[in-house]
Amino acid sequence: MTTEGTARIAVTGLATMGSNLARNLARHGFRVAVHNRTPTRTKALVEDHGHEGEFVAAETMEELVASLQKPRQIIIMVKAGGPTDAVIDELSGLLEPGDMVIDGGNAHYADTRRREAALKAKGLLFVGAGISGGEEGALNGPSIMPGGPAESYVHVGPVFEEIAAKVDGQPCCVHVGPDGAGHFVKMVHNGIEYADMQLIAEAYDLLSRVGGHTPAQLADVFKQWNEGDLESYLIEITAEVLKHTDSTGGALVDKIEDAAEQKGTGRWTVQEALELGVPVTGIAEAVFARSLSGHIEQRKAVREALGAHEVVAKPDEQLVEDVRQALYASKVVAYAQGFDMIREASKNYDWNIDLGAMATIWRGGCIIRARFLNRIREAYDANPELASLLVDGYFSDAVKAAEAAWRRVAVRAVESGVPTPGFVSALAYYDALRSERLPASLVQGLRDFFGAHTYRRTDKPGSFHTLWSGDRTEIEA
Ligand SMILES: NC(=O)C1=CN([C@@H]2O[C@H](COP(=O)(O)OP(=O)(O)OC[C@H]3O[C@@H](n4cnc5c(N)ncnc54)[C@H](OP(=O)(O)O)[C@@H]3O)[C@@H](O)[C@H]2O)C=CC1
Ligand SMILES: O=C(CO)[C@H](O)[C@H](O)COP(=O)(O)O
Repeated sequence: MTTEGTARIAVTGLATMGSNLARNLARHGFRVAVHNRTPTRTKALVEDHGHEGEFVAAETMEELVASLQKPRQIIIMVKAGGPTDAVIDELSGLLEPGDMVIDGGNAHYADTRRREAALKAKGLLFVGAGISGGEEGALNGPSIMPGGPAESYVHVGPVFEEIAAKVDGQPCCVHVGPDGAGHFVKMVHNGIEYADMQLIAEAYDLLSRVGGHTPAQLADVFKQWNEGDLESYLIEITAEVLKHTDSTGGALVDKIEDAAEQKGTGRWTVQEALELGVPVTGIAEAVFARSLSGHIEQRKAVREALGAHEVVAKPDEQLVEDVRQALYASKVVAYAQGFDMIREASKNYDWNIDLGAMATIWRGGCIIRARFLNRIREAYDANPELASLLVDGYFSDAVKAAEAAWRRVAVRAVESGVPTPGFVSALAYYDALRSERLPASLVQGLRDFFGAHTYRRTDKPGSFHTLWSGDRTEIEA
């Protein structure tokens, strides 16, 4: 029997994400065509999992395209950047007007905008869809953030909503907005993921080096934290990683090289935040903390020249509770910054992104899924124009309640010589936003002194310049 024109949807790129997404589609009753540049992956998928649903294996892109019902829908799950462009180029020569290409990889949203414009000129629909949840999410229900033209969602939305994670019966998938909106939101999701992981790592570091707790003891602490406000996937898996022992019987975390890698989405988030002028200090500290950790030789050189700070551990129950509160407050700041960034980009590109809906689709399936996303959703649903998440009643009460503990943690970390850039910068952000006056006044004065850049005054309108190298009188600029 011919399989031509029978598959509902296709996936090309069958590594971790693509193969699991294809299985998820098949398990939900969609006849799915599958293809990979190296055909052994395609064969392995069908051999190992063919019984889970209906797969059509394609050896070539031509076969893949021919196997699909029209209008065709093809999901690309390959490495971001050049490989994605190569696959799009190959596909676009084979497709017909009205067909749809969906990039489910971690593409840069600017690439997505460019690709959509190019495919639109050929009469093809292009959807940049952020997909989060890693291997397990792709298989059992990810969080899906599709952008692209609204009409594309009419065709692919029902499929995505079917395979996405569900929370309270709602799918963790919504049309985010046009063109690159979906990939932008996924990028910020990953930026928040970086910040969240950095804060968790700082909590672990403080409690082990200052608090004197073993990884096994900390696994219990994180497990307990996961039963309260901090409940989230990342806290849950922190407990798993901390309790894990390797074949020597020791804690695995003690043996893992302390140099964090990164594929780029966190760095992109910070680069874009700089362009948009949104201070995402938590994400930036997390990206820089990863790069600092990777400078193994430089760290060694400085350690040898200056000596490592001697940290004296002292078990302390108060510290455990203080760190929990500091972690929660810093996490609120990181999410507030991430949502500010989405709001700003939405304005900038006219995307009309619903912030409450973003919190809703992050409640399940994705890496940053967390209990408090319900609160974020409520906050933005009640007031989509919130100046900051920090002004919402629930979150302002929460950070105020944590403030004393947060300061004690910052002091303890600084005194002990344990670096906590995430905690400290989140606290500085909180303090800066609440300050009546900031020292930016002096910065403006200095700029005017050396560059005649002018300043505004608090007591009268207009721009002014002081004749610093003359008689130091003030003139209106
Ligand atoms: N891994 C994860 O947890 C997550 C990944 N993502 C994103 O999803 C996408 C897929 O991720 P993942 O499954 O980890 O796979 P990888 O990012 O490791 O990419 C491997 C896949 O890309 C294909 N590929 C590489 N270069 C080319 C090329 N020039 N032409 C055609 N195919 C090519 C490979 O084919 P071949 O087998 O022939 O080498 C293979 O199928 C990426 O964009 C990633 O950033 C998103 C969320 C989570
Ligand atoms: O998109 C993801 C989860 O949402 C990926 O896991 C992401 O690639 C992880 O990023 P990095 O390797 O930079 O830590």
